[in-house]
Amino acid sequence: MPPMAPDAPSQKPAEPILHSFPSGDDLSQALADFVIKAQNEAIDRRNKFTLATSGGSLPKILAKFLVNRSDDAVRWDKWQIFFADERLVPLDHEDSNYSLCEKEFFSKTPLKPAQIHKIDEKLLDDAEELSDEYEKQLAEAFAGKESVRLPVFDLILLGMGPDGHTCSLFPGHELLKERSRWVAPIEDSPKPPPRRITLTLPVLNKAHRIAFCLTGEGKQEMLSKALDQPELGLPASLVRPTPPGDVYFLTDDAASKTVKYPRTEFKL
Ligand SMILES: O=C(O)[C@H](O)[C@@H](O)[C@H](O)[C@H](O)COP(=O)(O)O
Repeated sequence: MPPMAPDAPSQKPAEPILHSFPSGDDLSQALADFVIKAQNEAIDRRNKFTLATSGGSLPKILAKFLVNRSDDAVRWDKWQIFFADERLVPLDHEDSNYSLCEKEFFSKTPLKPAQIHKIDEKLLDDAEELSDEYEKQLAEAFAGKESVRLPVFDLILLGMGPDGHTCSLFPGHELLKERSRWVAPIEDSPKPPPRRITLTLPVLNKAHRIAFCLTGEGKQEMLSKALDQPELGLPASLVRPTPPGDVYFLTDDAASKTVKYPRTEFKL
């Protein structure tokens, strides 16, 4: 399956930009600088910063050099945080991405609860209803679905699983074809737990900026496939925003070792 066609057929999807770093700490430092740059561009655009984050190893990588800084580069009061995907479990459950992010990231910042857009726990038994409710939260934050064709996130931070999944979009899954819903349920996730919601490709590919963050040898094979063989149509290969949106892969050298795709020197 070729990468998802961009909104405007004439526009070629953005080619990924690969930055590889010697260590996980170097990646974390660069990610902090990358997020602050995206934040500042967003504040210049509309005086707020809308970010969607994933779970997994990302929150720890994200927090390391973003919290407890000696400068005031992070304008926390401008942040509105959503989840690129979330498991349909209570928010205090160990499988909850909110719970993970709260432990690794949010609890170390002055972010207020109202700035962190959580799923509605009262709807856990109804994945469809819960997806629609989360979509309503997006619509409110992005000035209403009737007037907005798609929410345009300032930054979406994604991980990539060993099978090439990202968010809760899995290889060969029907959800990869979803073109109208902004948020969709999945009840057969190959990665436990099975019940989740996820942002869909149209929303991902509308973002101003997307960054995949991945580390370790365990990602080597899949990262090579995602970047060197986009024709395989892995979910991570289908995240190709419509320009002027752009997509970055921030990795450590352990993960990018066998990738043929050209590296770009990290310069902000
Ligand atoms: O809810 C989830 O499971 C995550 O959002 C998921 O998409 C994650 O980003 C990948 O599985 C990579 O996870 P690691 O970064 O831990 O390898």
